Amino acid sequence: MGVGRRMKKQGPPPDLGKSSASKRNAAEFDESKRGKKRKASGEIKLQPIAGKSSIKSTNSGLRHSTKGTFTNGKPTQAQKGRHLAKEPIMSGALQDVSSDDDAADLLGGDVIDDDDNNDEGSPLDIDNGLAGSTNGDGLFAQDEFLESGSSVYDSDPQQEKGRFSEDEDESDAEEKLTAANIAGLSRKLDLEQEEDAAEAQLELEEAALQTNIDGDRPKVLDDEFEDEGVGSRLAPDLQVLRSRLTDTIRVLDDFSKLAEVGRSRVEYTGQLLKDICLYYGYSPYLAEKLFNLFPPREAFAFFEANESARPIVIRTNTLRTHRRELAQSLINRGVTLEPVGKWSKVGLQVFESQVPLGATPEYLAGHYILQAASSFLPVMALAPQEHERVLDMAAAPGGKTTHIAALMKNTGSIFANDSNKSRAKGLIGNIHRLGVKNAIVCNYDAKEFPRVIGGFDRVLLDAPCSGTGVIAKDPSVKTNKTEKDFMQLPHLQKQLLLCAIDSADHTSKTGGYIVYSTCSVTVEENEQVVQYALTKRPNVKLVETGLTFGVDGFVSYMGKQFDSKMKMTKRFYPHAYNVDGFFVSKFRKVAPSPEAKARGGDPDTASNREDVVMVDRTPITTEDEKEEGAFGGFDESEDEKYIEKAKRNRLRRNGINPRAVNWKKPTAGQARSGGAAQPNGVDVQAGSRPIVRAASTTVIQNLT
Ligand SMILES: C[S@@+](CC[C@H](N)C(=O)[O-])C[C@H]1O[C@@H](n2cnc3c(N)ncnc32)[C@H](O)[C@@H]1O
Repeated sequence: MGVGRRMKKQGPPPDLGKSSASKRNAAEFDESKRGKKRKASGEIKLQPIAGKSSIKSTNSGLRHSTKGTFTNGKPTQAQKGRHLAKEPIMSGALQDVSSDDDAADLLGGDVIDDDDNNDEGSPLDIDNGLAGSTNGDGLFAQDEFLESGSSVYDSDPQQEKGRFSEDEDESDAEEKLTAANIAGLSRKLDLEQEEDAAEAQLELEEAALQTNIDGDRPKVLDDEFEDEGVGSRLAPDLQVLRSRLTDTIRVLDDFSKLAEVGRSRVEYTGQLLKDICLYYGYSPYLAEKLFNLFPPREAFAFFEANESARPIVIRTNTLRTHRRELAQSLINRGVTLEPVGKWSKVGLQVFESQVPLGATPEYLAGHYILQAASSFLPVMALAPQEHERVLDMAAAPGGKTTHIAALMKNTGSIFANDSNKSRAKGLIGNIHRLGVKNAIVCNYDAKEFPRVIGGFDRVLLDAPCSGTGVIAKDPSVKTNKTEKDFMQLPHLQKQLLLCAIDSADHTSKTGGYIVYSTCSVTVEENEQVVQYALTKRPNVKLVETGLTFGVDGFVSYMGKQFDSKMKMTKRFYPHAYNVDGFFVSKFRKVAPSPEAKARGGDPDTASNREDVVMVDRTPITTEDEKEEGAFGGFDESEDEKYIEKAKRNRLRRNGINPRAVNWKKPTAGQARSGGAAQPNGVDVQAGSRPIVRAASTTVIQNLT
């Protein structure tokens, strides 16, 4: 299972009719070229000599894995046909099958994951930017990687073009598949074949296990069964348990026909939930919460998908290189990879690697970042434009910040904030490694925005969450999330989302957008948070995310009705797209935020948001306008307020929120001479922590 999911494409499932047709065409096309390719590529022939399939039990459930070994020899006709019918992948290596457990090796000991995580300081988010040894400017000469002479791409330029899109160099499309590529291709396809065989075998065994079927109606609620495992201290028989799981789902799928007489749906569902807890190792609370998101069969697929790792993906850093060049360099180092899917121009899915991906020269030079494919989505939805001002409210370790910077081509500015100081240091590491020059790193509780600074063209809130979308990565979520978490986290998320909205500039000529995302699939952390924001901030509306795949957000859920536009929000599931579970929503701010009702008795804001002050939306006047306003003589007391206003305007023009400034009380002399309060030195205060305003492009607050 692990190998299979790692091999599977990420993104929208292909249209079956179309894809099989196109595969056939590709096969026919390739068949005519095959002899030629062989000659050109040095005639490496590969054949699996043994295909092993095994079914093993683990604490968390059954998994099956496939393994294949290869030797030189002629492929059989059947193998040929199969190989040719599949898309090629790129490889520079022939090595043993990677399994889920190989991920750490692949990443190079330090498991690097710039992805989202729930808990601060979680060991899962430790892409702390090995600011390792680059060659001076951090870039390696491309020649260094191109000279090997092992060209790597399919000789079919059309196919190549389709797979490497706009950001690619056209001339490279001429390159041929190498012997190494054929080897990688062969291995991939054999693995898939073996996986299919193992799956078929598993199904057969499951069918054979269904001995408890009485006629057409499985006896899943047998008393004997009920006592087994759940109540008893004996280790459950996982095969029997799995068999009962599938039987119960069958019954729930076709209840009137398959349910035992006198048994209710509730009884079957209760049994199924118990079995899910036992088989996959979830707490009853979380199992039920996740189960309720789907019809029973789909829930089963979701729980199954959480048992296998998602593919390893790297994002090309287009500030430093192009995807094609990066692919070529890595292939030359023995990495087998292919583009992540048509939906991304920068992602590469890695199948296997002879080198640790977190320590290659290309990694250290910032040519790529290890990043889950689903983490691309919020940034794609945000769609930052060049020269804009962007706020990334919860930014560490910086996977999305650096992606934003790349899309903005290092222009404009990004305020990359995270409340966790040590994670913010990792963020700085990544910013440096990837050559980001337009980011300002800060270390505030994001609830302090927009008091710290506001008026952004776009705001990303990739919120801290429970991580129910990344259980495959962090199985501890199965048991360590409690009801309390699902009250506290949404509460925080709601507060942060209001602050995100208040930090956006509705008058922005290019933007005024806010993206809210989580790596969780629960409704409490997603649709309910969005609904709350829509209610509290009538000055925003939901807009399309622009993402080409994803399941629509819930418009109603367990008796709750949400805004009809909620379907514009998008959900991503591991079982549907082979990506981490994710939620992405996009708002457009259409009017100024209402005055803060901080002390107005709102139960969700009264105690916690009284420190949030709305952005001062007083129009920023020009110098000329100020001059005009100066006509008509001076009245000391009246002028003071204009002078103060002018000073506030000046601060705002410099990107500083005047409300966050510590004003010195004017001395009596200053007051008499029309002088007003002055900002307290160069520091801008937010709470008690200063922002250091440095001359360099990256400004670091309080992080040493
Ligand atoms: C999902 S992770 C962000 C991942 C990041 N966007 C990326 O792509 O690399 C959530 C982050 O929120 C931060 N966080 C939690 N509470 C916060 C708060 N009140 N203010 C700001 N950041 C917070 C955590 O430290 C964590 O780094």
